[in-house]
Amino acid sequence: MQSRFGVLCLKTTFTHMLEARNVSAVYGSRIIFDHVSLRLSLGTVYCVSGPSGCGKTTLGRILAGLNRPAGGEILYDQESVSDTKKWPVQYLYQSPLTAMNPRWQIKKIVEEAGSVDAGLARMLGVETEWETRYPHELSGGQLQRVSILRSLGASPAFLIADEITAALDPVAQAQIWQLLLELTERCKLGIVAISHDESLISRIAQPGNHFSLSDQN
Ligand SMILES: Nc1ncnc2c1ncn2[C@@H]1O[C@H](COP(=O)(O)OP(=O)(O)OP(=O)(O)O)[C@@H](O)[C@H]1O
Repeated sequence: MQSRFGVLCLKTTFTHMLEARNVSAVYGSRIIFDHVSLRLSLGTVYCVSGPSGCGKTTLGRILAGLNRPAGGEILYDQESVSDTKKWPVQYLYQSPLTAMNPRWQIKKIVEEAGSVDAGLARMLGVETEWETRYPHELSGGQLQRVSILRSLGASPAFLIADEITAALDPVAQAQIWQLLLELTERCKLGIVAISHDESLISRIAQPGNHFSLSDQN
């Protein structure tokens, strides 16, 4: 099946919405956050910030279906996605190596989630000659491009970008975010950027789309 991120991805409508409704997170007996609610639209970049340990990654993982919330629910187009097999959100790690099999070549890695669109690979700057390399044979910025390409193979509606450029130099950081902003615009993808970096946040998201998790506690 053709990924919705083909060259013609402008077909996607704007109506889809991801919602966290009264979501809580608990580890053991410790409440990390309680009753967090967010409404997120396609074609928009959102930022989640807040002090270290307030639960940004946990919230991102809950939105992506990697953690279950202790309370509340995640909805997509007003329907609970807790029992849906295909979760409409993909999660990008700060260190892409964390989520890659070190024994797989890049070609196998990018095809893991679904078919790869050649035009999209070109747009993301993922080069054909990387296909036979292993993850440790790419730079941090190159790995992040591969990771984005792989996540799009699953045709997600939203991406959670958890500090994805925090370990990169400013040039690589700017390039990756330029690509993600272009994807947001052209493919109407929704992005939730988790970041401590105020200057990055002000460049990628409108002030109204900036959510501080500490404000909720
Ligand atoms: N699997 C886990 N088991 C127990 N506690 C956890 C687990 N994962 C995270 N925590 C704790 O939950 C709290 C929130 O962690 P989380 O990683 O979501 O915060 P964060 O805001 O993303 O932090 P940072 O900005 O430092 O990355 C922290 O105190 C952390 O130690």
